[in-house]
Amino acid sequence: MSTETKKFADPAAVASGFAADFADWFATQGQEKITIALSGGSTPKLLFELWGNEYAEKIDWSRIHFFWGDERCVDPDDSDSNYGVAKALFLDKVQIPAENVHRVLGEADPDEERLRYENEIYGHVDIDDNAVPEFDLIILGMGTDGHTASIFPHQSQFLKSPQVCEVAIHPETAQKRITLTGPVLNRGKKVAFLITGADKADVLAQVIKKEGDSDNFPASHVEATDLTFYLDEAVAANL
Ligand SMILES: O=C(O)[C@H](O)[C@@H](O)[C@H](O)[C@H](O)COP(=O)(O)O
Repeated sequence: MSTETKKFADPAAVASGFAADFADWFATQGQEKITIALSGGSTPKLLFELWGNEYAEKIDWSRIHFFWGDERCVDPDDSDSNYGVAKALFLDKVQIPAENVHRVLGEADPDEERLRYENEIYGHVDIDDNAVPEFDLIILGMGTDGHTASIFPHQSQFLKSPQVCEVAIHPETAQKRITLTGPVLNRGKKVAFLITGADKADVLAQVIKKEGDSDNFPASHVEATDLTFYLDEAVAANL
């Protein structure tokens, strides 16, 4: 297992640093079909903008199948939709077949959608000997409370769930979400956290130093074989 921490001056530098590493990594991937799970929230927006502009012609997007590490149970045109953000910022601007975009149907019944999305993942993503999907790349963020994907503190049953995805409930807003589970996050062949902002610095230090337990800080549960933290100086202040 290798865990690397990369520090950049600010959020824009984190996005451009990851985008450059992503392009280098993509160039080494010989397989025709590459599966990627995207994170939501605001942090990846700068990356998506780069993908939709500077990198739009530099990547053969037709070889990539995009999924989401988690999605809010809202309509795709809702401003809260992780798919809606990615669609507006880059998916609509690059040459990628519609069938390569595997969004969570946020408008559907969450329990029915959980099963449908799980089956869609099984239909496209390599699986390991224990039938756990192995995404080629998983991009994650971290909340100020140490959550990742939509696995929130004290919902650690999702860290060890035998299912590929679960229906989670945001502890403050009660918003339902579909989230990949801990075993899937840890089976990612390559996992990258993109985390920025001083308001996450204390929690991030505990996550990286393994000082907090995963029940309090679910992000600390992620121990993939190839794990890289892309951080700005503000969030890395306590490292
Ligand atoms: O759907 C989501 O909200 C995300 O997947 C979530 O895990 C996100 O990565 C963190 O909450 C950080 O969000 P920010 O990037 O907005 O700080």
